[in-house]
Amino acid sequence: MATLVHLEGTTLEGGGQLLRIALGLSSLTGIPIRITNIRGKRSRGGGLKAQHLTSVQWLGRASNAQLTGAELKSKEITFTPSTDDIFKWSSDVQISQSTPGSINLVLQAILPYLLFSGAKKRMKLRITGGTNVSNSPSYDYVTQVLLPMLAHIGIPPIQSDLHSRGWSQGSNSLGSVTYTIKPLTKPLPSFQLTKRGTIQSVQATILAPKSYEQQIRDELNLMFEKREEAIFGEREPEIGITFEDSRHDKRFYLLLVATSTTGIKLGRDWLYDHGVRAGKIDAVISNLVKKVAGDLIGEIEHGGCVDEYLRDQLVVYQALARGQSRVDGGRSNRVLKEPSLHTQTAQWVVGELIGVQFDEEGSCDGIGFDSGRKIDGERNEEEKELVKGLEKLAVGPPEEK
Ligand SMILES: Nc1ncnc2c1ncn2[C@@H]1O[C@H](COP(=O)(O)OP(=O)(O)OP(=O)(O)O)[C@@H](O)[C@H]1O
Repeated sequence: MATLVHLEGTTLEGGGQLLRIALGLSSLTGIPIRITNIRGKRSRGGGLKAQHLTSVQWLGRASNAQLTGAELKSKEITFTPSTDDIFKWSSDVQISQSTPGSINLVLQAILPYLLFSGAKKRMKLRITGGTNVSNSPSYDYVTQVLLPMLAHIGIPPIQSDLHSRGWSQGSNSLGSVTYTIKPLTKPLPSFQLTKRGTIQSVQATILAPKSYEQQIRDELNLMFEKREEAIFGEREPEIGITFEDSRHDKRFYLLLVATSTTGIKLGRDWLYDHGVRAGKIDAVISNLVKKVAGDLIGEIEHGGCVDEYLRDQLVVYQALARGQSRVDGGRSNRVLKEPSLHTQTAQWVVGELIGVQFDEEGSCDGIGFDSGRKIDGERNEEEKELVKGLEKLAVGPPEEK
């Protein structure tokens, strides 16, 4: 059996993302893990919140793992997946949360498993919880940035269906989304996100109380006029704006997604998460538009192929792909942009678990994960090289008909 890998939960970002990536890799590879001081850098003592526990439990069941410490607020877990061949999850999946915990953080935790575990059939994954939750990928970001970019790197296109929205703002409300996922039938080929091109269009998505629709549209149009050159350079601007009634006077959300001539998507958003005081609404709307536009322009100006959030979310796919993949994170003052703490944490976790190392240019040599085989955590350097060589020659399972 592979040697247990200990991950200290206060490392780098020290939040829930470390746990999600580690669980996904552990359940795929069979490498047992122990995580101590879970979310140790978070306030209120850290530990597992409902959203994290949901992922632990689901992945535990899927990979037939032995679990200790899988309870709310737990600060330490051990997760020992079955040493038999990977269980090929093939039925539809329903995950219900009773609070608006982020649907897309649950997706983040289990998607690598669903894609790479060798299941043969297309499956529907329905999750209830929050679609628009602070500090997590919104439904809108996932459908407009993450999923198109996953398709761009070679993941079979994932379809999304929004049944209802769930918010962390305003009165509690549970939402529900179905993702239709076609698992990989052979290792993911390496990918290069290195050609950014110029920005050809920007799509704005506004979720706000209906009575503010016109005001936000006007503010956005003004911003596009003022910042046209910073966004589009010499190109003729292509701008789309959609509006949806958020049905609560505490729910203001804006997402801007820029699409480049090479199909790269960069997104920035903001869910306004303070109370809106009477008489302050004009300032809230103006700040919302200014902040998101400023953030998007920052992403455009660095010249890279991923926004800050996508960069950390692609790390696990780079590590599992076969061979050298590179994701250009852009430059700041001509110097390579330092990866965010979330990205550094993701890179650290894949290094600890499956030995994949990233260089400062955002390249790594992925293991070419093939569901038919598990990785032995005890391999020494020489054996790892041998395995890499074999993986380059390996032929994946036959294509699904
Ligand atoms: N506005 C956003 N758009 C897209 N993705 C986001 C956004 N904000 C955060 N994320 C992503 O959500 C993840 C958050 O990870 P993090 O560990 O902070 O979350 P968490 O599980 O809620 O844990 P914690 O409560 O410990 O912070 C990261 O992958 C980050 O890139």
